[in-house]
Amino acid sequence: MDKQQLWQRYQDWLYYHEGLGVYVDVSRMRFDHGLVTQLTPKFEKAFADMETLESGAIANPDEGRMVGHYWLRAPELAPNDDVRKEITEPLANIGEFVQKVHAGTIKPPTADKFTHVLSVGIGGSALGPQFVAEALSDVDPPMVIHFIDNNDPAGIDRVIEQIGDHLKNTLVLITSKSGGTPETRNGMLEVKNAYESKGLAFEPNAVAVTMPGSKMDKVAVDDKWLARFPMQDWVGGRTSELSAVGLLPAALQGINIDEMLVGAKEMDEATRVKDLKTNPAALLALAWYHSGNGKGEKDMVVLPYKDSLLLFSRYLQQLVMESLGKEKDLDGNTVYQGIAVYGNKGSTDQHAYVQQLREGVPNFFATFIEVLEDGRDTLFEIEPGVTSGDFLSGFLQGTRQALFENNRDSITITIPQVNPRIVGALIALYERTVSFYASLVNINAYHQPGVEAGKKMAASILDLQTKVQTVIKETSEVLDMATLAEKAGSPDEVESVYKIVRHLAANGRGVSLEGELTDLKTLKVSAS
Ligand SMILES: O=P(O)(O)OC[C@H]1O[C@](O)(CO)[C@@H](O)[C@@H]1O
Repeated sequence: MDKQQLWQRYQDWLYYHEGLGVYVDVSRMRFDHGLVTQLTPKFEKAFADMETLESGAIANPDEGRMVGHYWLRAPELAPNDDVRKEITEPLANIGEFVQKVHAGTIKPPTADKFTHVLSVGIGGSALGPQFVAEALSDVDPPMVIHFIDNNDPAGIDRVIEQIGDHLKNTLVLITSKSGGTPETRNGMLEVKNAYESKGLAFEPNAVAVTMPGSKMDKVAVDDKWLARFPMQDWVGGRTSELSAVGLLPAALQGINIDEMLVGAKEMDEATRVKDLKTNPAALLALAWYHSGNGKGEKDMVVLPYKDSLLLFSRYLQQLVMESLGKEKDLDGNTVYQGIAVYGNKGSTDQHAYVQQLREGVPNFFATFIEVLEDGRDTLFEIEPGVTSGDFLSGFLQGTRQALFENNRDSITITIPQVNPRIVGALIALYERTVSFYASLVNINAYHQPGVEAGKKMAASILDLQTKVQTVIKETSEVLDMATLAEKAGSPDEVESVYKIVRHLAANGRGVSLEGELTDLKTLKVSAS
């Protein structure tokens, strides 16, 4: 295609949302009309599936759940009054709670005001809040947010140290939809311990965001935490940013959550249009399908040319990969579906891996996120007539063209600025694209059976650790690894036992390991 043909294709396929000022350009994805014709019946089904889902069907059959994240920004569409109340009540409560926290009416026991937020959660209970904080929080927000999203002791200590003397005026949000995720429970206990070791009470500073009746909820009730906000059963973790999970921390940071909801609602309306060419999420789903032959054969590289959107790719990584990465389709066939997602930001990544994108293995398509307004009030010209923003814009255009010339496809999403309404719209756009794509390839996007396997195995390793520790404590003998595994009741798990012992020994946990570290059969374990 020559430049004129490309310009024509650009005009033919460009989607523009007038209200939001958002453009979606799929013209540099090399699909043809044959594919559009082939997919038309699948899109008709996807549009129908969407309608069924939004009307309250059990769209997540394995878990027997409705899928209702679209109702969060349009409660009037909820299937009944009970569900509607599950949205409107917490929303009103968040508004009231945040207003009182900011005013100091709700305050910690030993300080005048809450000035910091510490959010403890993982996966969908962390990635959305982290993305939104990075994208939308002011330099000087009413409350400064910190995150603990892992069980790394050094990482936890670092966050606690960063908070320092502010711990007493820190509002701790413990966020877990299920209320049973070990990392979050452990994070909560770590934070509680940090409070207690400074002579502070944890409970008056603690807020639970979880499903009513969950383990976490019960702890919050029994221990009289400061507040509890419900998470709805019919909202999945990775689509929970516009529930209390994301709205509460955002509002505490002074981010306009009403605008986030408005933007998402506007985008939802646009993605309900039952016409491929005028539905931005359908266009993206078409582009994804084309790129990977409907089998995820190509990875999605997300390149926002705006620092504040740095965490968008990480947020999308869970949304896309946990939703689409499935072994079985809805009919039980083995399909190994998924689309791998990675990226950071442009132009920074041009000096990291874009070399491979341009010339290396062609196993990806790029998604550029372009922000039209530079976001600066004053004009500074780096060179006569040229600003940093012009350079950034040029770098984006240049990379898009350089990739295309070498047969590397890309999508470009252009937004006017990074503000709450647009961030809400971006979230909604990708949520719907995932829904459409899942429908095109006939998978359940709303469960995550694969994650359970790892969780179960981790639990059995910790169980084995307890047995190993007991054996070591109770024996006066020096044991080799095989004997230790046998005595712990798991003769086949010598490798796991070795790794447990190595970790305990490295941390001075009452275990001594002697012998040749390069010859594992010489290793001897004893109590120390
Ligand atoms: O909010 P929860 O229940 O703690 O779950 C956290 C995350 O863990 C997962 O269930 C995967 O293990 C995600 O889907 C979820 O976002």
